[in-house]
Amino acid sequence: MTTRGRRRRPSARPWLRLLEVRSDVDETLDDLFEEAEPAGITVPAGVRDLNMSIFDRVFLGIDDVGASVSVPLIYRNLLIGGEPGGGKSSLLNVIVAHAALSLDCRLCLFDGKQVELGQWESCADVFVGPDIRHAIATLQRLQIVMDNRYRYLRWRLRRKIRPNDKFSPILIAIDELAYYTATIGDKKQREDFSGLVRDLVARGRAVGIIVVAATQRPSSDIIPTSLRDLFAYRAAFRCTTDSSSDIILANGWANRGWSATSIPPTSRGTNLLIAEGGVPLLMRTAWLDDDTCGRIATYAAGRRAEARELRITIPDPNAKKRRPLDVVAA
Ligand SMILES: Nc1ncnc2c1ncn2[C@@H]1O[C@H](COP(=O)(O)OP(=O)(O)OP(=O)(O)O)[C@@H](O)[C@H]1O
Repeated sequence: MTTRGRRRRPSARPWLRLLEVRSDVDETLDDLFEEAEPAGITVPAGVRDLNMSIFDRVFLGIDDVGASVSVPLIYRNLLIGGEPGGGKSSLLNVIVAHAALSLDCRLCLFDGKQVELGQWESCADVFVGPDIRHAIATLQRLQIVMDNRYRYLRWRLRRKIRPNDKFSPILIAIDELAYYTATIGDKKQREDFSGLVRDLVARGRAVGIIVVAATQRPSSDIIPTSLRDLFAYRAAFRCTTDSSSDIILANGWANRGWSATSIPPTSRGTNLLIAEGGVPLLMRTAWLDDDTCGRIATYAAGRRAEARELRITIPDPNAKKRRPLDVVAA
């Protein structure tokens, strides 16, 4: 699975080519991942095996020639924007599913609506709903975790986290950034939230803190350029104006023919993704329906509980040498 980062001129109706759907589903997982109904064409989520890792490439969907699109998420952040109903949460869910099945990754979920990511609550260390104080307190704890991890790396003369490290990567998924940065709470709380997110996005990568944030309000007050540019990956779902599209992708892409306004309203799940290649890639995200999400979440939560039990019951011979550096518990 590779991301096609090659330069491609947008054709008149490239999304039509998404009709060629390719499945990357492992046969043994047919009962976990199945094709689902909604907007006509769906792409099943792909899973390589049961022992996934957050250090693996994350399968996101297919591109306009039907080739699978996957990206490494570790050491990166992803910004997702677009009008309501475009499919932002579906992309977020595909990513959270991969992270939930990766026992080497911890989850912190922020969801003002509570139902977009709610099914993953049992897999998460923290689930934050419509509560700005809980949201800020969680981000403050993550900031402490981040600082402790840097102190540890400095102590070990290292620059970044690696697979099977002393501490696990943490995926922070935020569904509707604007809800916390512009809607609930007072001005100070909203500013605190924005400042903390900015810091985690700016400094968290090397210590395995991955921020994936979605917003249906791609405007410069919600996503100032200085914040947008911290996100290495950006996905623009259908937007109503070229400037909204540019706010997500970066200034100038609309003039060069890459505007998310050209995605038809009916083509849900389709987006322009800027990832490794650095140029927009037209793609359709994989789709996980509610039942499938629920079953994956139950399965992942069970595996996580087993792993926790193993960690608790098997005495660690190196336990004394360890420094209790970070804990992110609910
Ligand atoms: N990848 C996809 N394949 C097929 N249909 C999809 C896909 N993604 C989304 N849809 C359809 O679009 C609907 C809305 O998707 P979703 O909730 O992800 O949008 P959203 O952008 O997050 O909306 P909001 O901003 O209101 O939360 C889904 O219920 C589904 O019917």
